[in-house]
Amino acid sequence: MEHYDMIVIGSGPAGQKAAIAAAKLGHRAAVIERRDMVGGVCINTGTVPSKTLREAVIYLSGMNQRELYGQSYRVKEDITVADLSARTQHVIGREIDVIRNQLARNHVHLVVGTGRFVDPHTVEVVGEDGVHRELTADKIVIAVGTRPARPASVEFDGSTIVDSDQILGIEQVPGSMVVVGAGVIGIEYASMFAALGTRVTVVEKRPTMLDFCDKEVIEALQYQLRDRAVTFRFSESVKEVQRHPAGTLTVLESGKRIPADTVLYSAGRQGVTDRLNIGAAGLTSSDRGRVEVNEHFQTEVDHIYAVGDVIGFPALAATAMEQGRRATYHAFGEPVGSKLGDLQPIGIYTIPEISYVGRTEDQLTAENVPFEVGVARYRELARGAIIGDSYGMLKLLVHGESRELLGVHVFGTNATELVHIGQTVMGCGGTVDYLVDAVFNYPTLAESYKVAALDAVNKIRAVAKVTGSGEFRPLPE
Ligand SMILES: Cc1cc2nc3c(=O)[nH]c(=O)nc-3n(C[C@H](O)[C@H](O)[C@H](O)COP(=O)(O)OP(=O)(O)OC[C@H]3O[C@@H](n4cnc5c(N)ncnc54)[C@H](O)[C@@H]3O)c2cc1C
Ligand SMILES: NC(=O)c1ccc[n+]([C@@H]2O[C@H](COP(=O)([O-])OP(=O)(O)OC[C@H]3O[C@@H](n4cnc5c(N)ncnc54)[C@H](O)[C@@H]3O)[C@@H](O)[C@H]2O)c1
Repeated sequence: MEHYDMIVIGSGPAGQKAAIAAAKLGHRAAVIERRDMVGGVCINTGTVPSKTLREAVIYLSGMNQRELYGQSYRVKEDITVADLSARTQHVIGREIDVIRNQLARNHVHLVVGTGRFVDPHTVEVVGEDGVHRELTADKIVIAVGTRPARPASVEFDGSTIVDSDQILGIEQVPGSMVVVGAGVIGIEYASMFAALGTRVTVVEKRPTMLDFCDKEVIEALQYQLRDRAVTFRFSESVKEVQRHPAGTLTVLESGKRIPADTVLYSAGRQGVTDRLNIGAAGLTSSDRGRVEVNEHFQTEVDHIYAVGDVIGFPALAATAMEQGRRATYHAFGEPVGSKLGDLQPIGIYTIPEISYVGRTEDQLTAENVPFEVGVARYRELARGAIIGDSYGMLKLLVHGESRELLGVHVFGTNATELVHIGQTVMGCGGTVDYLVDAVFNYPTLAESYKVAALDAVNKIRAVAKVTGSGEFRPLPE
């Protein structure tokens, strides 16, 4: 029996950071993971392969250059799956190597196999060779992540009817595709295939999509996708997905039948707690396989923590990493600083991409917070014209009285990078005046912050001018 200060089950972003944090605090840590999954869903089937594919789609389709060189511009005419996946295995391999090296140099033991609880302090690991070994620990972190939900009414075959793990292995770029579920995964893939010229139909049971984002941004995304021949079927539920010799048929509850070469079923994910035997640890999981935790990521059994996708929203890699670090610090009594608050950015890698931090207009309105909106359009920035992005925009939500930044919403080129400027200002308690007074490099997209800040301040000033309040500062002549 081997004893550790901490055992982590799962080597995705959450598990890695939990284990390395333990090692950095001087504790003996082990990570349990299956041989072919080092790095988790993030590296092997989720974030990294999908974002590598996206880069290939953007480059080979030439779509980002079309405003500059014409709508017929392509880098390659017949794009094959081999072209698209050429870089993927290389990037995955490189990332796995980095993770293995980081664990090794921090003396974190990587124990290969599948873990299951024997009792609250003991985890049995079953290797691929069938060999069992038992590990014990003072602290245990559950970081087992999720897998695609696969209902029995869908005839998955791995080639024409696929989940988001299998989509990476399809043999050709389909002429038509149904995407079931307009969640982040569904819409990211819908936008990639639409960019390749696939006729995509998205079926979503809710009346809208990505409704946690800014409404105007989602409308802009829908406009762009419709322009690329994406059809949306909102408020429609999929009853079954059938496989026929001539293709697939998606049958909706409303009676509609949609034929397509390929179906991507991306209607949610299930926590991987079913084979963990968590009952032996004194724990339970929800019907979606999720484990409940408190603000310190502690389960109802004090020395067992759960982090990452297995605890649910927001289910993002960056958040998972931070949850892992914080869980370990709490477990070993190390101070962690302020609570993991509202300033976690959301990045959605659709084409074009979306990112935001803070609150939305709808949330602020519901909370009766007075705010002004400052907008900058990329088409009015020199950098926007240079790169040929005429649709991009950045929107700042600013408190009408205190002038604090309450939210930053970005749509278009580099949105997922740009958002961090606003996040930093917000995190440091800055106001819109910092952005008004700052000088940004020119020509850049970052300049959009200054343009949007001036727009917001002008609107605040207009209100002050009417009300005659002390906030009124006349514009310079
Ligand atoms: C298609 C797709 C695209 C995505 N894109 C993005 C993105 O662009 N940005 C972003 O931030 N997030 C993205 N995500 C989400 C991101 O991948 C997850 O938030 C992140 O991987 C969660 O990390 P985790 O550590 O909780 O779990 P995971 O990465 O799921 O890792 C869990 C690991 O635990 C292992 N495990 C499970 N059970 C056991 C057991 N009993 N014993 C041993 N090991 C076990 C699994 O093998 C797995 O390797 C995407 C997800 C998908 C599916
Ligand atoms: N860029 C990123 O950060 C990124 C990218 C991909 C995934 N992720 C994460 O992965 C997680 C899982 O994503 P997801 O998109 O699979 O899940 P999801 O649960 O967010 O979306 C599933 C969607 O499918 C719909 N749906 C369910 N059953 C349906 C049916 N029968 N017919 C039609 N529609 C149906 C749901 O209403 C929902 O909108 C998310 O929480 C997300 O945060 C993040």
